[in-house]
Amino acid sequence: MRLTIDNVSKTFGSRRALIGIDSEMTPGVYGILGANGSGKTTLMRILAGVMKPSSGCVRLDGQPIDRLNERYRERIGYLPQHAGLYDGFSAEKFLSYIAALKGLSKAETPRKVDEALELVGLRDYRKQKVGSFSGGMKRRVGIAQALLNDPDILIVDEPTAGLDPKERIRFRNLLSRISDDRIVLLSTHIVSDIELIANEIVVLKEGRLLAKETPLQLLRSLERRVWSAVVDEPDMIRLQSGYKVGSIVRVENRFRLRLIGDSKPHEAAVPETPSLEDLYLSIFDEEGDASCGC
Ligand SMILES: Nc1ncnc2c1ncn2[C@@H]1O[C@H](COP(=O)(O)OP(=O)(O)OP(=O)(O)O)[C@@H](O)[C@H]1O
Repeated sequence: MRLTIDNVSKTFGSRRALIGIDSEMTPGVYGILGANGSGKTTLMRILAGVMKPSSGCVRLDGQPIDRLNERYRERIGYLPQHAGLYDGFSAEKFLSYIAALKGLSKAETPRKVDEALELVGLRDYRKQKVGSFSGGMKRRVGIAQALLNDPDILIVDEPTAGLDPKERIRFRNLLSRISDDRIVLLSTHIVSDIELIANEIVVLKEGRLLAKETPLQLLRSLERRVWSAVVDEPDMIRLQSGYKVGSIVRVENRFRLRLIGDSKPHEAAVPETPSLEDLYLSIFDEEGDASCGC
């Protein structure tokens, strides 16, 4: 199975949300990483077939998805950013309702609902009302509905927004577990959501695709460029204006800085092993949200 994005652009009036995106995906987990407004949702919606590109084409195994139409949609599971759930329904009833909307037969629905609940670890809670669930459990119900038709391609848009760290880890593991033989696309602006599970990371910035590489390959671009240094206040201020500074920790009356620079930024600086947080900082520092959700 091969999903091909061929020179896809999308404009809203004069705003260019996506600019000439080219990419190819085979089964695995793909993390779509970008700051707010970088085009993640637009790309996800185009790949889910609910929005058309202004130009360019998406193909599944060589066939344009708008020509495949219903045959494509049958192979997609999509969890939008703001998925609506029916709080008054039990998990089981809600999923049965979605199964009917997706056209699953009455005969197969109970088994499919049961399998989906089992996969997301909610079988024991199937009779409970969705409204009583935690944020993480609700997100898992969202994944369960996207999995009902056993999709080959699963698209989840910012699924961890608003979840606490424990729920985020659980959710991450769930996505990793269900990725066998599927293309799983997960958008986020939180590096830790994807660094452990993504086979490849697709970096979007201002509508352009900056990179599509394995986490290791991405980190290689930062080798010998990440430093830490314990400095006094005047040096801290100087370094902050000349370098991309990730973290500042007070150490008695001095400061430990983690920063990015092509050459040694300070006589006290020592090299550090790069992390994807550093990569995010190096790409998106102007948005100032490199550490969001940590
Ligand atoms: N329906 C729309 N009409 C007009 N502009 C839009 C529309 N949808 C998206 N945009 C614009 O396109 C750009 C990309 O938006 P998009 O929602 O795809 O980004 P994003 O990376 O998903 O951001 P976020 O993380 O905030 O959801 C933004 O500048 C946004 O304002």
